[in-house]
Amino acid sequence: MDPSILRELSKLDPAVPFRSSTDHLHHTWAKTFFSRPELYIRPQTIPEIQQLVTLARRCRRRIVTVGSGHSPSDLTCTSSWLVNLDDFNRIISVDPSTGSVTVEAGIRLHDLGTQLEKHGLTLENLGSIDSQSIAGVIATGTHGSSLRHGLVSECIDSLGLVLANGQLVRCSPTNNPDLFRAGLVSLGALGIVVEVTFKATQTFNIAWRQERYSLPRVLDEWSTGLWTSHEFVRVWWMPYEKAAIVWRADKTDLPLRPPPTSFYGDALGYHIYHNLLALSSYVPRILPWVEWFVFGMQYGFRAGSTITEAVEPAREGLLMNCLYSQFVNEWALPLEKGPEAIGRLSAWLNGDTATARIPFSPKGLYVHCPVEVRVSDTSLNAKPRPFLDPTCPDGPTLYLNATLYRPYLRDPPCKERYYEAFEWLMREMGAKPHWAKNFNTLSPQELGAAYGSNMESWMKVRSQVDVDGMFVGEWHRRNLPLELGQGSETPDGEKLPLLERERERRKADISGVGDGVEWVGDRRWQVQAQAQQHPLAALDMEKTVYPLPPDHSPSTATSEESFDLLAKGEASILLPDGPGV
Ligand SMILES: Cc1cc2nc3c(=O)[nH]c(=O)nc-3n(C[C@H](O)[C@H](O)[C@H](O)COP(=O)(O)OP(=O)(O)OC[C@H]3O[C@@H](n4cnc5c(N)ncnc54)[C@H](O)[C@@H]3O)c2cc1C
Ligand SMILES: O=C1O[C@H](CO)C(O)=C1O
Repeated sequence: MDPSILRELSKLDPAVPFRSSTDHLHHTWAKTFFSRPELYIRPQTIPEIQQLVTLARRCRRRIVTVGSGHSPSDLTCTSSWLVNLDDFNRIISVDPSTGSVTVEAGIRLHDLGTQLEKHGLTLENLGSIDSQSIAGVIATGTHGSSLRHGLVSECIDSLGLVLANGQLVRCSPTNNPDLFRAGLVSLGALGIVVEVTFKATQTFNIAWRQERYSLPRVLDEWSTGLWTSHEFVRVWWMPYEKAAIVWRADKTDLPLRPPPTSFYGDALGYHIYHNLLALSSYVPRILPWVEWFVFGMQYGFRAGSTITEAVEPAREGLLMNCLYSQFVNEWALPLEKGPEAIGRLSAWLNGDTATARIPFSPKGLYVHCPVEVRVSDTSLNAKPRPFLDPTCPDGPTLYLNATLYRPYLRDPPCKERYYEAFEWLMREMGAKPHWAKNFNTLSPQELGAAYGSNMESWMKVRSQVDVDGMFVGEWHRRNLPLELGQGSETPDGEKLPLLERERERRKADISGVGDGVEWVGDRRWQVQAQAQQHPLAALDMEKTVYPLPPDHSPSTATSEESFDLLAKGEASILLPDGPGV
């Protein structure tokens, strides 16, 4: 470990462990991105989390908090400090009579589900998987598919965050409401979320049924019951077959009935499909045939030919088999625009450019299926919305998710053109990208404009709670209209001196990772350490002004008070260093 870190650590409370390692190789679930953090830190208590933030502040390091690494983009990549709360994952309290549950923020949804079940409780809505941490699910606006539910985070009642000044702040719709709205989709950029209180619901089973529809039938029924006939509905669209699998579920009292085995749910089908996808990277024109064969084997070759049904506990039945490493590019748009969006994309993929009106050539391009078609309705929720909620505030939302598998971790050749065209269409339709996924063509200014005053409010809270940019990196710089500044506040003239820039991304030199990319940050603290020899470096780490109520020492200030002062712009005293000094 860098001796300067050890030196600063020695000034902190020796009774508080600093659980870090130096040889961690981070990667996303899909093994699309890799990075080698300087330190990988797994705290177990709030004092440990506060101490590591204090240490990072003194050592001028950026912090990234990672959950289960299921966000497909480079959002969680860093060469600085990577904090993981897998060991900070207990249930703090459960009230079965009200369903109110408070947990440590590192808990994974799967463990949460198992533990809640003992109290007769469950989450009322889930996405396709339950491997994520609860903090990660909240941070990117994870959703399932139901017009009777909004984002999975809709059930959140309050959050506790450790901010860049080391303080624990709690927020809810009534306590620091702006911090709450910013924290509901935080993109990891506000601080470390340590505590989550949410409303669970009584455990329930679902009866689900899936069947093959023709695409014209899906579009015909779009506004007449497709999405409203059942509580949970999702559609997998097969573009070349011009067909879709419609999956629907409702709560039920029927006895449990496990799903039948499926073609690619079994080892043989799984490997056949994987190898066909691999072959298609060399011979892309087989993809329409692969779609016909694999989805025919899986779901039946004709509309209505095979209907699959099961009754399962919701926390299992709502999930699905996500198969292989993949790119996913998903956008949220008003539900009523679905038929036009799907119609035009379908036309483009099938070579009808006049109907598609998409200014990219589809010639020779073949893509994977499915395009996932899902819905939510966040307009039904009376609670404050996340500032960065991509869904429609005044009606139902459609999500279109263009999936591209990476057989044997190799990128498919169609990716660039498909996603360019898909994103072009999504932008033309006024859609907003899912924060966690692989979007590429929006500038920070465009994203800022799409969110308008909500982006401004989020940015305002962010800059108040993290003055130096301890929690932001290149992903945020690339996508958000951050106040970067051109001034002379720091030796290198930026307002966010801890923001981690990308130095390079290169083919990961790690065996067996296919086309995985290694993300390398700028390790700017090394540059800054040199700059400290320079007179301009006088404005070093102690320059940062953090708000504390005048009558409080840092250890006794309540977080709510300090955040309120900060929000009112009344607080401006130097923060003496954290605990143990
Ligand atoms: C196979 C698969 C299926 C998926 N299915 C769905 C789906 O159905 N619906 C959907 O909407 N999305 C889906 N996703 C996306 C996934 O739900 C999100 O990417 C989610 O954010 C992942 O959670 P995580 O714990 O892995 O967080 P990470 O990916 O590790 O982190 C995500 C963000 O959360 C921040 N973060 C994590 N923990 C904390 C913390 N304690 N404090 C502050 N910030 C924190 C990180 O800094 C980062 O900005 C899927 C992804 C995969 C790979
Ligand atoms: O990101 C996602 O991956 C799966 C699809 O395999 C899913 O539903 C997402 O959302």
